[in-house]
Amino acid sequence: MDYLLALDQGTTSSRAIIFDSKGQIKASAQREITIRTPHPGWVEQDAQELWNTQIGVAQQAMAAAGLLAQDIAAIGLTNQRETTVVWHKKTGKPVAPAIVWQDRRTAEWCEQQRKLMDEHKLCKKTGLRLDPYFSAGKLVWILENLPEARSLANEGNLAFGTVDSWLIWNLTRGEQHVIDMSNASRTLLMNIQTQTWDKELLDYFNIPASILPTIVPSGGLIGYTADGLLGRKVPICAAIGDQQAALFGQGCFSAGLAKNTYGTGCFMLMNTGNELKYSQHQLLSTLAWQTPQQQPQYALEGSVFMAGAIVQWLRDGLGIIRQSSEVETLARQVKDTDGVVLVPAFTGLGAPYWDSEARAMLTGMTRGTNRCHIARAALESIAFQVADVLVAMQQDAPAPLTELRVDGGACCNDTLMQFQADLLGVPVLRPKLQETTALGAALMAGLGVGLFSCTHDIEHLWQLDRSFEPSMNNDERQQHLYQWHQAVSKARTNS
Ligand SMILES: Nc1ncnc2c1ncn2[C@@H]1O[C@H](COP(=O)(O)OP(=O)(O)O)[C@@H](O)[C@H]1O
Ligand SMILES: O=P(O)(O)OC[C@H](O)CO
Repeated sequence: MDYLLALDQGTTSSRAIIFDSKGQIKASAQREITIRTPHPGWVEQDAQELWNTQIGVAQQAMAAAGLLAQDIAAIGLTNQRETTVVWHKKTGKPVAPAIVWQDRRTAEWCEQQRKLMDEHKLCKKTGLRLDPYFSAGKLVWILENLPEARSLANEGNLAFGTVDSWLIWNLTRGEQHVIDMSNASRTLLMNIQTQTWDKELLDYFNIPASILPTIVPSGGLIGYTADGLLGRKVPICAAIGDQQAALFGQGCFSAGLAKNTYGTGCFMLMNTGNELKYSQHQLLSTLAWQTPQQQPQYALEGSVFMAGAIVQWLRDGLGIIRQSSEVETLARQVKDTDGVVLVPAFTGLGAPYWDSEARAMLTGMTRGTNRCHIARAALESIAFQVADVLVAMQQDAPAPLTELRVDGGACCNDTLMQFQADLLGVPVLRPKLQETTALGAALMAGLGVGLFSCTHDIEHLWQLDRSFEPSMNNDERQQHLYQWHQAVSKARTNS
């Protein structure tokens, strides 16, 4: 009865990981998710596939561990955020493709809204900004472009949710239509100070309140899995956005501690404790979590849209590698990029630029450029984006960041991690357990079900795998950053 099941629905894959009460992995299963880009700037997934793969891997992990539902103390759910799902309340079927957080179809709409509404007031209310990244625009797009969705909404038969809502609806067979606070804080519809839906914004965007899920704390009992899904009923005791879960899993429980996750995108979050802090440097304010033990905790966030996804593009788009790990083999064959810079604005640029119109660009190529230089430039582009975010974070932070804890699928790449430490000038600390997102959700569920009494019980679970120490001299660092910023300017003006 001492096991915790983490369900981690990411952009790249659905994963299920079973942890024991010491935070060690007992078993796991994973399935990659299909991504569709039917028009330039559009990014969609099939909501049904998100559910099918997620429940599939949960069952697979339990079978691999040789465990039954009664062995699982609780489920902790974590998910890609902002991705917008709408479904029919009666049939439980999605009525549109899931519009993924990377989708830019509402760029023009955001531009129009910027002229019509007070963006500063919107930022104060939500902690966010007018950008296609967030759920509100995606939901408005669905309601305005799919007549079936609007008429279902008018009849009271439409349900909206982020991926946590959709999975919980399915896990409880329609008993719970909820969203956790950390996910709700990414919709552009929740007032971050009161943690309630903002009526003024709902009216302004013409979103009927009847379609919205109930906002619940991230930790604590949310509901039970339906009979038969995993065997007998299992309590769901945590739901939290994946980046906030990683912050928790990295043990960043107090103000001033920060982590960076290298997944599909890259997300740096710094815990600001009870204080809702607004950035002066283009970062977002977000709700980190609320548990039965704690009042709402906040964080500052720098969101980068393309990180590991650039490596997927090398694999699936350019075809210069067959699997992700080969990017490092290629990059290591050259000592530098020989002047090649990739600006990965495939879906615009996120923090600190927030430029939906910027487009990706590969600059500085010569007749001698080969795939090794491109692979190296791809890895470096991840680190450059993170460096820009860290500068902003350092300016907003009450005290300088002296180290950065890292995790996510791409952090196993030593070449990337070393270049990152070199560029940042601070040590980059990689933990032994890199499934921090899933661990964060599992630990929060463990707190919810009483397996741990407070965060002190779990602090010691964080263990260092390797510290990457900065070794580049300042002149070289500045030269790299100069080249990068030159290329970013071109990508922005050429769009
Ligand atoms: N060795 C590697 N070097 C760089 N990137 C990698 C490597 N292995 C995996 N990745 C990238 O990591 C990403 C998956 O990370 P993950 O944390 O699972 O993402 P998500 O939570 O978004 O589903 C993919 O985009 C993949 O390209
Ligand atoms: O799928 P990931 O891990 O890159 O995370 C996606 C983020 O939650 C988007 O905000």
